[in-house]
Amino acid sequence: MPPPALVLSGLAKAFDRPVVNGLDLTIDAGEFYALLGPNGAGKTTILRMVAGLLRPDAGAISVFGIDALADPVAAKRLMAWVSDEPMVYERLTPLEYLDFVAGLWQVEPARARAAAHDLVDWLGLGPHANELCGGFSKGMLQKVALAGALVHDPRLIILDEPLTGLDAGSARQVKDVLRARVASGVTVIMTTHILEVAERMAERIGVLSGGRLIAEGTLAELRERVGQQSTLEDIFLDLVARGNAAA
Ligand SMILES: Nc1ncnc2c1ncn2[C@@H]1O[C@H](COP(=O)(O)OP(=O)(O)OP(=O)(O)O)[C@@H](O)[C@H]1O
Repeated sequence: MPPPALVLSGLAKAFDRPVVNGLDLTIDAGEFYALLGPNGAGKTTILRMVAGLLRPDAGAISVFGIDALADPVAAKRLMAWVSDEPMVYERLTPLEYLDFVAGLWQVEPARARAAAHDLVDWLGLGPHANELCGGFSKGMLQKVALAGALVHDPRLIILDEPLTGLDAGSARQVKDVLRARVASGVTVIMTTHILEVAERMAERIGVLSGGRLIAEGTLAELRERVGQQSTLEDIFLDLVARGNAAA
């Protein structure tokens, strides 16, 4: 049995109050997993800890069997992190940026160039491949940041709100790229406020509230749990309300 892509055990983080509260979560290799939760539920905080950008107060993070807290470099080699605020060098073109990122990851140059061209084409950035990113819209920058995250062929892709702010065509391009990666065995974890995206794309959905996972499963399993409601929005609001009542 290959190890799961991600195992979080007893993960905890407090700022002025506890934000992540003894979270246990396992995501199998090859899954497309969506993390849902109301504003402030701790989604970004969890992803930042997994990506090694924030140190947990307690708990363990295992990425394909590697202890990410003990060996963050080895864990980071296997994953990509795409923030909801894309950071791209404005004075580089998309192809220069991808070349730079591939260099950081020591991707073999010919492979890196081929991957960069593929990504630029798939994400519809072809006509802008040689323009400076400084003049790009937020959606275009999001796509460049996503391409940068994928250029080293990560096995685990972690995305925070990857579709927010994208127009329908761009959202479709990003979804297609992610679907293709999942079809080739890559694991994707993403947060989203767009319930329809979670409903259509994710194999499993985790609902977070108050720093804990209050429900998890396929859409059909979640639906079964709350009764007869039909949309994910109904299910989500019901689960969060129950979570709040229990707390
Ligand atoms: N660096 C920080 N310092 C202090 N408080 C923080 C910090 N980062 C996050 N928080 C707080 O932690 C809580 C959870 O934030 P987080 O961004 O993880 O939530 P989220 O579920 O991603 O929310 P949203 O859906 O609004 O993006 C919030 O109350 C936020 O104010």
